[in-house]
Amino acid sequence: MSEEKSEGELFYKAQSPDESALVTAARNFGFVFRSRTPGTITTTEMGRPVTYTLLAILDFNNIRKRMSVIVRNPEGRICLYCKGADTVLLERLHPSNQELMNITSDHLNEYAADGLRTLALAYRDLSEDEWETWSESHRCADKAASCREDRLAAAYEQIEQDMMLLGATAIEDKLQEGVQETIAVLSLANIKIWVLTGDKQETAVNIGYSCKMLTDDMTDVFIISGHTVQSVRQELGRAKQRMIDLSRTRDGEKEEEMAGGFMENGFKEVQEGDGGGGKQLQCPPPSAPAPPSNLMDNISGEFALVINGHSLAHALEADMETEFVSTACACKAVICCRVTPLQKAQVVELIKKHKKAVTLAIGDGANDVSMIKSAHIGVGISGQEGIQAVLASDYSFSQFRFLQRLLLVHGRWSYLRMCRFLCYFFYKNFAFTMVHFWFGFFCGFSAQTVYDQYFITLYNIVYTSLPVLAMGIFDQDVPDQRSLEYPKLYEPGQLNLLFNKREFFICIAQGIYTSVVLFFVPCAVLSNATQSTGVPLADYQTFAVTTATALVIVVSVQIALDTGFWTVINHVFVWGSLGLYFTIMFALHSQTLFKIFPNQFHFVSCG
Ligand SMILES: Nc1ncnc2c1ncn2[C@@H]1O[C@H](COP(=O)(O)OP(=O)(O)OP(=O)(O)O)[C@@H](O)[C@H]1O
Ligand SMILES: [Mg+2]
Repeated sequence: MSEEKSEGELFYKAQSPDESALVTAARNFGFVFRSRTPGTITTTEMGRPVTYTLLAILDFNNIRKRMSVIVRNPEGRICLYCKGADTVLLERLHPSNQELMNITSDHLNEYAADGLRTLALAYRDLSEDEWETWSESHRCADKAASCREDRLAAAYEQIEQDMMLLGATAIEDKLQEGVQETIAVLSLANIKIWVLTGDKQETAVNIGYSCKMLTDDMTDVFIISGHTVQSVRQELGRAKQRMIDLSRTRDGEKEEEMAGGFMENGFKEVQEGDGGGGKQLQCPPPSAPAPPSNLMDNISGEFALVINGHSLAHALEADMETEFVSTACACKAVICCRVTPLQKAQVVELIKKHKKAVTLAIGDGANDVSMIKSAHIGVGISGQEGIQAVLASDYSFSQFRFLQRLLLVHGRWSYLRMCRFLCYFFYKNFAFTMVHFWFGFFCGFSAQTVYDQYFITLYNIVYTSLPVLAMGIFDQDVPDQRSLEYPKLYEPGQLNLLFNKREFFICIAQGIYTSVVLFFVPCAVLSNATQSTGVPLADYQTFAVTTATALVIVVSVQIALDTGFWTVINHVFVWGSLGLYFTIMFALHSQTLFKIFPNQFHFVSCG
């Protein structure tokens, strides 16, 4: 879409950033896209206005990886123009393009190695008859009541053949600010990062290097690009074996250093490396059985795995997925390139199935929606690629680097708050309830309660609810700056240290212990207390009020001790709840209230 605010000032709004970059570049070369109606496209070509009749648009999707447009130019010639991923477009060229195709492929690889996003462009001249026939079959497919998508895809496939190569484009897809730093910090927090992209392998690897997921210091980078089940299995097996061998070498070298030169390990040196002068290790023959997966737990060294979409399709099959997960998880970095949106979601599902991990998917485009929905936590980046990702996400922001704060600060605090909230919640309710249980031994397990009815009603909703709520909302153990500086602080959450079975039983034990003290100490003291006349000093109500008051004071002091970060609201809630308890008790037990509402109080004598 173009918008001309004033003469010579055109603003393009495109479906994808690539398209707007291409249209803007064409404008700079004198081919200006001016306006569009449902049936026409108007351009100015080197100052000469030209209007094309738009005949059909063959939509883009992530499976086709290309899109085309069929237009009739002012001279009446019908032409199909197609742009898309090189892998799909080069397969559909006329055989006469072979030479140009080889040159273009070299250029494409060069561009991709520089980290540029590439597209190949082609055209096909259509005769009036060809167009008429195809347009009829397209109309039928479009109107089909069943399998419409498949029929349309077949129709598109039919016409996007024997095209003539026009050339290739390369567009710089700049990384956002702070991506490198964010990835480095998240890795230090022991968060495993996988890149799932639709880009071609070279571009993806280059981006991997520029965001420091891949580095030159890595022990090895494995590339899995087989086209058959067998070759993918072999490549994975080889990668796995090499990881084990190299780890043994490293461990052996370490032991050798420590043991003063003695070395015993299971690999065989076969020759001196030619490139860097390093030692090459003998790889097992391709058909060697894969090593047992428990060996993979002790991998030392930094490895990376790059897998292509077509190989991933085989790796995700039921009989290979375990091997793929174990190999990939032993690597420090995993890059899946040329993957479809469905594969992105499948990879997330695979990790959810095989690892006890919490998954987070972050993306900016419509092709990331399925993985954002599959992951436990979905994050959408709002940017140039539309709002589908944002709409599908749980959290959204405009910059990748904010992920650092989301996880290391807000995620961490949120986990801490939830755990403390839960622990305290169990504690205070056990302290409250178990007193009833102990009282049962003295009232013959009758229905009599220890506390008075008002106290039972108000304990959870008035006396003890607000302080724990304030802790659950505001608590912090370390300030945000420290969480960002020391990513290791994120680990307790991953290891489930703050709330687990052990912590749960500790809270409950503490609650039971509190209830024992709260019940038996007043019970022992008051049951022996008598006046000098020999009349017992305490009655049932004295005991009830003493225990209840002690309980409210103890749980309030406990939350004061548990609170790590005091705000004004915490103070108001903790001390206010305590104050409210005494105010209500005073009001309930004072003579004034009896005088105001004489008929509202009924007493049962327990004497
Ligand atoms: N509008 C388009 N027209 C034609 N081809 C396209 C278009 N958008 C993408 N492509 C081609 O299809 C491929 C796959 O696109 P897809 O949107 O799945 O992934 P991506 O944009 O390359 O990467 P990412 O997953 O990081 O967003 C692209 O690499 C590109 O070659
Ligand atoms: Mg995209």
